[in-house]
Amino acid sequence: MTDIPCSSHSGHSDHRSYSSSKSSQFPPEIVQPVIVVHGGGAGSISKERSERVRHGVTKAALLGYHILKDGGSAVDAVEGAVVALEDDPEFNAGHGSVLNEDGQIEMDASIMDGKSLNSGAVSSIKSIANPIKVARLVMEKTNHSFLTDRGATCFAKSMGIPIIPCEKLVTERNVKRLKKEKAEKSACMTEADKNTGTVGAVALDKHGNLAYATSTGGIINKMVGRVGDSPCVGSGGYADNDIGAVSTTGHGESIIKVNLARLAIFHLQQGKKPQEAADAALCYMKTRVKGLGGIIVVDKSGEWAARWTSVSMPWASAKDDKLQFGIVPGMVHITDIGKNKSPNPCI
Ligand SMILES: COC(=O)C[C@H](N)C(=O)O
Repeated sequence: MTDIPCSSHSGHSDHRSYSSSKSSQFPPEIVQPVIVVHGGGAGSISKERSERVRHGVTKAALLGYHILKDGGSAVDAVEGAVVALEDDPEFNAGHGSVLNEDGQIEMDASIMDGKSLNSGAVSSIKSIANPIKVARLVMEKTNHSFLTDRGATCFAKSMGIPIIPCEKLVTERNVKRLKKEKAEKSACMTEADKNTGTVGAVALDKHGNLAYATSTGGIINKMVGRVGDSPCVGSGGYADNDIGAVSTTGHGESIIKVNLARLAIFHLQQGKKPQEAADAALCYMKTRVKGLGGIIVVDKSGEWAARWTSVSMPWASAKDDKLQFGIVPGMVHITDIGKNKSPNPCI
């Protein structure tokens, strides 16, 4: 691997207590669960929309956190959080996915279990409300790790996943956005404005297991059949109990070039803290291929970070009964989760 030009940390791990060499076969008895979610690297988000986005990411983080607190696995938690975000039309995944050049929705998703390194992915899938559920089924019920298009849909159907009319996932906002994008021929929309709202989650469960899930409608006005980074393990995410878990967002073609998630994991493995690892990976993508994006990461000790080079990236985390969220640099809101088990943040 080449040197990272912007890296400011030498990467030695001896001073960090969580860098012990315990393998995944000997996870700690009980660890404090952690979940971090993102709602996609994006351009500027209006005040009115930020309220809805805040609600969406905090609700998803709380939902995932309660799964973990109740003894659910990291895979259960990231799937649950991503399903909530796919169901929320504010985000570019599931209901609310952006439209391709033909005005159709084609979605990509992937999930990974850090204990076994098993993963599952789907690409160019249509007529399914929750692609992440199909990705998990690919991981757990097939001998494969990636199904696409018609095969993925047939498999989903065979697993009892409802097939719905494609139009059900299309929102008026996305019809307007495609029209605008086509009319202006990209003149007014920056890359960051076009790539918005992909969703993802990373989690550490009570037994020290890590997982990630990422789901997206891709980029507006994309070619029919275009597959981005989100379903590609190593680009859209990665999870390894011995190191950490990462979910990414941003310009897919750039993310694929640098294998952004695996690059962040590499830095963690070399002893960097989550924030340093995320920054080093994002910095490399920015300087090497001029790509912008965002990363959420949790390491095996439960230390986490949410970092981005796009203008904004809605994120939320839950750990030690504290809920945190932010959208733009410097903005961090912290509240107590308390004893109320309802996944409604009401903050
Ligand atoms: C924020 O937008 C995205 O993350 C888009 C996604 N990475 C893709 O290229 O498909």
